[in-house]
Amino acid sequence: MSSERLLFDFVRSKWRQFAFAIALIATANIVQSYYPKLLGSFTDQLQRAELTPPVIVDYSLMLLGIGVTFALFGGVGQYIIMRIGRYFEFVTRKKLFDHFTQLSESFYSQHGVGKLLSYVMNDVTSIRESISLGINQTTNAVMLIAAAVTMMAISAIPLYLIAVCIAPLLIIPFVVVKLGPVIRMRSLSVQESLGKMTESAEEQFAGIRVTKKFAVEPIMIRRFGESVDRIRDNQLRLVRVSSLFQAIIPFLGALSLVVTIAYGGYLTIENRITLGNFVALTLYIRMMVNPLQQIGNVINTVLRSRASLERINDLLARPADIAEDEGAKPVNLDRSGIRVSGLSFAYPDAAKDALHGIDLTIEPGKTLGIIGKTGSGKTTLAKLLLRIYDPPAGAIRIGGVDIREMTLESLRTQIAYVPQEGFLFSTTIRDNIAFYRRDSSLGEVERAAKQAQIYASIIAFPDQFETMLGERGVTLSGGQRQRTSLARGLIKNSPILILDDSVSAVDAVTEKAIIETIRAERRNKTTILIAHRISALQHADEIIVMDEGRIVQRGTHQQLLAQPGIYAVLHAIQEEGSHYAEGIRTPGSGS
Ligand SMILES: Nc1ncnc2c1ncn2[C@@H]1O[C@H](COP(=O)(O)OP(=O)(O)OP(=O)(O)O)[C@@H](O)[C@H]1O
Repeated sequence: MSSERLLFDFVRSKWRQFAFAIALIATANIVQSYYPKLLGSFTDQLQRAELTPPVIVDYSLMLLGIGVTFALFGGVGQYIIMRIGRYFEFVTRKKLFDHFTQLSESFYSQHGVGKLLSYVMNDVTSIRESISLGINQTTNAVMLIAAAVTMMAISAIPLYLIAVCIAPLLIIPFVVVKLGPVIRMRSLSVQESLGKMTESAEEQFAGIRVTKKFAVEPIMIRRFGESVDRIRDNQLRLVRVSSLFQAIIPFLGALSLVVTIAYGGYLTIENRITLGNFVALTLYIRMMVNPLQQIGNVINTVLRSRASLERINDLLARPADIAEDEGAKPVNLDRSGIRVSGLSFAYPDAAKDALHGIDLTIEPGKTLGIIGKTGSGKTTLAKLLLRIYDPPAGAIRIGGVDIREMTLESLRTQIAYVPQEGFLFSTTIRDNIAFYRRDSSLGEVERAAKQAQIYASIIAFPDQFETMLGERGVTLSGGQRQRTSLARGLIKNSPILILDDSVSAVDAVTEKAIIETIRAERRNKTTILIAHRISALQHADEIIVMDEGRIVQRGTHQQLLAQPGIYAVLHAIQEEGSHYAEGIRTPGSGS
């Protein structure tokens, strides 16, 4: 995709408004260019003693007319362009956000939040500025210069005089060509260092609790300071070259004025041009300095924003990692079994496979337990079932259909996945639980909360289900957060439920109550329980034990206990722990 694509499409969609605004600004500047000519004629009439009160009134009214037209046309034109610029900002941010929602987990693990925020904020603003400022000032400048040159030519100012006076201004394009690319490169470094700083700030805020607990504030301050220093250095490098650029242009303007006064003044003394034409010429040259400086500004802004435009275009051109097949169909997963055959999978850029040759069948309505050491591939298997990453074709079938042939929406809306640390939004508890089904009644939300054993905690808050969470509200404990996220999964009541270590932060008694409720409620629905504690999955119809991406044992709880292997060892360790815990509880029971 060419780097101008985004801008080109936008300008094309708004070309009528752009054309109207440009016509207004152009007219304003053509009218404005009459004023030196008018002052020139006024000077000539003054010199010839032809001025009478009515003539002076006429001149005043004409100057007033020029001023009013310039203000009105120019003002409305600029307003329209500014408005379109803001609209571009809105549309592009929305487009970016829509695109972000289609990108996969692997994209987010490569790009930090700070970098993405920098795309949405700094880059979009920089392009918007180049649209608004660029069009306004370019039209102003080009029209004013063209009109001024034309007016000088028709005012009988000799062409050779105009050429000599304008000559210093013609050096400007060379300055731009020389310094422009340097400005662009340095601006890119500033944008990148800004992105890194936002990323670092985001990480520091997210980890502020850990930082405080470990009392490592000085290390964090130093780290953040380094990213701020980098911005300062990059910005100073940019400012040095931009300032040089900004200084050369007015200097060339001033130089042409010196030439005008010297050469024009000499020709006036020699009576080769009239005094009025000398006044008009000086005013025209003076009038052209500002537009030329504006052109410098515009070039600077546009060069800066080109880097942003390239970054945004590259991002928008990035295809969604998980693409839906052309012929993907919506499917109904009610009473559908899951079949995984020969599934091997490696994360992008990973050195080794996370899963090797997984074979598995879950009959409709049955419960599968998955247990295994940390890093053994349990979550990876769940992510592949949800197609967060693409499994090989034919490796995962639900209800006999390859999940790659289903629409992503039908797959993901019919599987409720509850991760170990479900993210809660800064809104009410009710909205958090009803996240997937915004239209759920309070009764349904309460029912899900009861199933997740969080109901009693919620109604103890003064605002109960309307309690605000997060920055603007209460902070829940780890176990409360986990159960609220569990309620969010249970309210979906979907054909397939995956609990990925979703009860790890609750005590054994609550865990037992939750598991019993789920067993009763989901009697005919497929459930996958991933856990580290045997107590959470011992009732499953089948349990698989994973180790280093492979299934190393499978069977019911009783069958697995009867075999030597990881499961029996885990059971022994966990049982010993609970007997020990019971032992310490018994003598002092009551506390
Ligand atoms: N996004 C990722 N990119 C690359 N490798 C990953 C990614 N996520 C997980 N892995 C790797 O894949 C392997 C399996 O990870 P997985 O999260 O599936 O383990 P798990 O059994 O669920 O662990 P836990 O019990 O700690 O949740 C690990 O070696 C892990 O480092």
